[in-house]
Amino acid sequence: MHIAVLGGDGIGPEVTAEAVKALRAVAANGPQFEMTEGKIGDAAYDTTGDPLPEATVVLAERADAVLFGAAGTYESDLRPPEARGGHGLLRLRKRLDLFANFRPVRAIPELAGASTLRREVLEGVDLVVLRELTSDIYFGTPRGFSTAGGERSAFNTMRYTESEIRRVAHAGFKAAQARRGKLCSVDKANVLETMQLWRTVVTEVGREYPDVELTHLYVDAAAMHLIRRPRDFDVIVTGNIFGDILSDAAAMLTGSLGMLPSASLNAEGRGLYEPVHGSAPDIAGRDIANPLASILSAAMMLRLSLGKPEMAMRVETAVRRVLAEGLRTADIMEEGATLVGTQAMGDAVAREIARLPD
Ligand SMILES: NC(=O)C1=CN([C@@H]2O[C@H](COP(=O)(O)OP(=O)(O)OC[C@H]3O[C@@H](n4cnc5c(N)ncnc54)[C@H](O)[C@@H]3O)[C@@H](O)[C@H]2O)C=CC1
Ligand SMILES: CC(C)CC(=O)C(=O)O
Ligand SMILES: [Mg+2]
Repeated sequence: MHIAVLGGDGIGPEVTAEAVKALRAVAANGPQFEMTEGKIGDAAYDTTGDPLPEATVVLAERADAVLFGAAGTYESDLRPPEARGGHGLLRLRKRLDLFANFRPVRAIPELAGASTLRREVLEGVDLVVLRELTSDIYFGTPRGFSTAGGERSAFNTMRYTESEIRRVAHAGFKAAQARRGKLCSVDKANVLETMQLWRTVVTEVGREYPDVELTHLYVDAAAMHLIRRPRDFDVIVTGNIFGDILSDAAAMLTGSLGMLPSASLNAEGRGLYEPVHGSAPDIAGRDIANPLASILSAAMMLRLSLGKPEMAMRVETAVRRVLAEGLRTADIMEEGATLVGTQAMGDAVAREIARLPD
């Protein structure tokens, strides 16, 4: 089986290297995964003049799955799209049609002390944010800058087609059926026509899933409820920009943005796996980033794209054991725990994987 490894920028390559370590450890007693590195982001732009070289697209298309780190830096973020590292990732998502981005959020009991939220709010939190990933205001046209009227203005377009909403809604209802049967659709239908269509189509699709309880929330209230009563959520389905924002907020239910993995899937179930966080330039190159989101993304890849659920379970169990031992990177550090760096955390997870039976 062939995995395309795209580390990207900042802490992307650092955390991805630890996920690769976990993949090697979990396959130690059988055939190893074939892994090929490719370029994306600023790292690609600086050497090839393109944040998403065609060779990377070909590599990703041919692989059985893609393991991705992060793309973009503060320096490139304000450039035009064609010179912006993060735009390479947006284009890759579009090229592979990865419209369904699953971001599971599970409160890990071992980490209860690392969150700023109260233990009783966090206990038992187990939800999934399903974010539509290939449309919305991030992709709509027209977009750009203007000097019409004698002053600078800028504009983006929030646009959804019925079929784009329909397919992610189906993914949401199916995910809810496989879990606790509750789907909460998050929109801003009180202000935006795009979101009125969103609510209408999700409601229509819901008639095909009478076994799923469908509710709707406006995104501003959803942000509040997510923090106040996170246990009540099962699957949340929402658009690209709202999902982007809500999932970073939801990450704090686990204790840190460095804990949240994700899977981005297309209609054929092909996937790209990446931590929810970005390239974290503030901590890059210092061996202090938390690699667990990337390692847990590799576990999602084993389960969803490589057909290896037992290997996925071993990786996840190893992560739990390392946390139970008291090892912590700086972002999840708490009193009485042992502070470790990125590589030491990855080594510890690989060691635990090796100790677990195949
Ligand atoms: N998927 C992607 O490739 C994404 C790329 N970006 C890009 O990343 C760059 C930084 O963006 P920010 O808004 O600062 O978001 P960020 O997610 O990179 O960082 C936000 C905060 O969380 C911390 N953090 C993130 N991941 C961590 C980890 N694994 N361990 C410990 N701490 C961690 C960072 O140190 C920072 O304080 C920008 O250029 C942005 O465009 C941002 C989000 C996602
Ligand atoms: C380039 C950004 C849209 C990436 C991001 O923030 C994300 O995917 O969560
Ligand atoms: Mg984001």
